[in-house]
Amino acid sequence: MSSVPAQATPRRAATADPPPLYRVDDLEAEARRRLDPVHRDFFAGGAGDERTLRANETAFDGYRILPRVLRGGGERDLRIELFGETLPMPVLVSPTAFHRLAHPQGEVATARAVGAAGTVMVVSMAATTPIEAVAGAADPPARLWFQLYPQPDLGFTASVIRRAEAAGCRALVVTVDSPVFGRRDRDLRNGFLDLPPGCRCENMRDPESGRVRDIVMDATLDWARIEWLRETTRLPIVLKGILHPADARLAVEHGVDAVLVSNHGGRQLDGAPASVDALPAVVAAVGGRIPVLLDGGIRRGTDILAALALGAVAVGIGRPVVWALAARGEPGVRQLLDLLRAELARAMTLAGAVRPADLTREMILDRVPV
Ligand SMILES: Cc1cc2nc3c(=O)[nH]c(=O)nc-3n(C[C@H](O)[C@H](O)[C@H](O)COP(=O)(O)O)c2cc1C
Ligand SMILES: CC(C)CC(=O)C(=O)O
Repeated sequence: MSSVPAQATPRRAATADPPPLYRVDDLEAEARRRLDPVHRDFFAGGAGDERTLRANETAFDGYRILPRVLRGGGERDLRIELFGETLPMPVLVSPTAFHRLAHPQGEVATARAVGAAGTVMVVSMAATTPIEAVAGAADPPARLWFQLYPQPDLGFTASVIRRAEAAGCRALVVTVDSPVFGRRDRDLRNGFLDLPPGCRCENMRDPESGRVRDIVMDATLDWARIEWLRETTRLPIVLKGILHPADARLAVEHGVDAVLVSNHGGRQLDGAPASVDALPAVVAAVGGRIPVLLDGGIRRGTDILAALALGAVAVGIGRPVVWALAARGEPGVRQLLDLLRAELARAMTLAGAVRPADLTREMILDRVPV
């Protein structure tokens, strides 16, 4: 039970602790003040006119939560099961490139915060810290999944997968929405081309030459390659970037273990639907055969609640993690995950749900005029 005023935050004594965090969006404002404007634009930006980028967040305005009352239930239980493991909450860290542009400790800081929260960090293939160092960074260790852009060089792709497996990654997240790099006007205008000296995509280091390869976006990628991946690893495979229900069905047919409904945070095909708008049809197509995840525009506990009620098993967060990292380093990412957990628990309590499984489709009114 919580006693009123449940929201009061004690006045702060002078301390080294980071200032309290009231809302996820505050981190963005704080990060913007600290970041090099070119890097800020890289993190914030999307493709084309950024229609999809904007839609990811505003789409949540079109859904309303129809609460149930008098259901009791006491303490909320946010745990979910995914690939045979219990996660403490249905929130994952989606893969984002170049954490060392946000903070000197980069992916190490992120992994430590995720380890403390007990949830999953999906490490980007474009991480600026080698996967082995990310895996060794956190105590307790973070649950890591590895994000892969399948490379046309199959031998190299297999070697990256072996590294991820050896480092203890527990799933492979294969990004399928990037047959070519999205055209991002902000980066073009800023001439953002190269990482600063000493900052590299360490997971792209060639095991033979020691050279760091460029990431190739491969327009020849097709379902045969997914079959090849299925034969190449025993890790669960998550396809990231599914929006069309027909592709969700094909994913199931190809033995994929989960789909992640995503438009890459609006950075690939501008004009694609907001992730949450694409979710219900994907959930219907999958029909419970594999878990459906979602990322894009999650900024509030109520956004998580809506996505779960619409059928997602868990959600991913991208930019908020980068903002938290840039603004406050590891403590910032911890605060972000704590805040989202608390917001979700409160929203579930107000909506009459004890656990994620209690969130059902009838609790969402959609096509609300905004
Ligand atoms: C700066 C940035 C870098 C990203 N890097 C990757 C990446 O390396 N691989 C990938 O699959 N997705 C990448 N994404 C997409 C995210 O995984 C995720 O789909 C998206 O950020 C979710 O939307 P949100 O930022 O609104 O939470 C990136 C997104 C951003 C903003
Ligand atoms: C630099 C890219 C490889 C990372 C990415 O996927 C992105 O920026 O959206």
